[in-house]
Amino acid sequence: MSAARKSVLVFRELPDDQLARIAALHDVVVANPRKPQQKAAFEAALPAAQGLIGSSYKITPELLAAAPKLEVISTISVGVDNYPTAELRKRGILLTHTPGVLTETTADTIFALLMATCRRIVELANLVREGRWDRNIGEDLFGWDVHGKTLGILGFGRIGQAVARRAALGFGMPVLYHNTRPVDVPELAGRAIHTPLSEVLARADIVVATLPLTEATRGLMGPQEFGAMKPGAIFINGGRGATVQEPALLVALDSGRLGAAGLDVFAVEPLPLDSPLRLHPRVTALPHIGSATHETRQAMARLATTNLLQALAGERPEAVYGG
Ligand SMILES: NC(=O)C1=CN([C@@H]2O[C@H](COP(=O)(O)OP(=O)(O)OC[C@H]3O[C@@H](n4cnc5c(N)ncnc54)[C@H](OP(=O)(O)O)[C@@H]3O)[C@@H](O)[C@H]2O)C=CC1
Ligand SMILES: O=CC(=O)O
Repeated sequence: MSAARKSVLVFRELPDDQLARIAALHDVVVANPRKPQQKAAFEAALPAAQGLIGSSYKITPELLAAAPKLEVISTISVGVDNYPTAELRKRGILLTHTPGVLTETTADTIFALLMATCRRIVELANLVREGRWDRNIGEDLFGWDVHGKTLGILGFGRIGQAVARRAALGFGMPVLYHNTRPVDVPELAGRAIHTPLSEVLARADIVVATLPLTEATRGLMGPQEFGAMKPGAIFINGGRGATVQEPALLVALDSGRLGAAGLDVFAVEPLPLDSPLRLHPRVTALPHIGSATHETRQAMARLATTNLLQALAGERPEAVYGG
């Protein structure tokens, strides 16, 4: 006997092959609430929904109250800051996510951003593109070396460690990391040292944040922390925007305390047009593209779909958040 079909609400576009896997077993509504013309369909589908799959939308306790049959939310992301985890636990709703499959790609992006920021790649490529390359560039447009510099990493999980491997093994960079606990990474033995935050900030030439957004990390980088960084240091954020107090980052840039910043994530996304970070001459800003390659987004969609189908079948999903 085939299992009963359930109701699935897809709240962000899924590749066709993954949508087909779900539709073969369950009844599917696709409605992206971030698109104003689809919001009503999203809300109308909530009361029947037993599974939700998507990303980049804040799921609130009020929204959960409108979805009393919900069994699982499968987010197509590793970060879970858009979800009320305590309320989900209270309601017995599983939350699954996509760790691992995006780690190396996100580390590639973060390292590319680090290189681009230190070597002023975007600014200087624009100089050529705009026909302003009319002489050999001088000291005013020189960048900063990357190889051999001391790298500080805030949040030494999957992505932080992948950044550290690139830095320590590829660029000869000593790594100091701030994390809840020391982590044993055999290939980085002696090259990545668990270090108190204040010391990481005081000693690192380049600081990379790969932190999740939690109550403990919200606003972690504020005036004191930026003020404690080495004069001229570089700050890169590839974790979540709200772990940084953006006004404090701007003060640090404008006062010359920081040399430059490279940011893939922002407190508000998409970055508002009037954000001073958008046009700041010493900020390299990306539109949250850590995992945005064809291969990795496909792998994330596949894992998120597998997680959803396993949960709806009463099986233990491959990647349960917190489990
Ligand atoms: N820019 C982008 O496109 C992307 C951004 N991300 C972001 O990167 C984050 C990290 O992903 P990933 O590496 O896979 O996650 P992990 O859970 O593997 O790593 C997070 C690390 O941060 C540590 N940590 C948590 N809270 C604190 C704290 N208060 N102080 C110090 N360390 C802390 C964790 O320690 P412990 O394990 O002990 O809690 C863990 O080691 C995601 O949560 C997401 O927000 C992810 C993918 C792409
Ligand atoms: O920001 C991306 C994620 O997967 O989390």
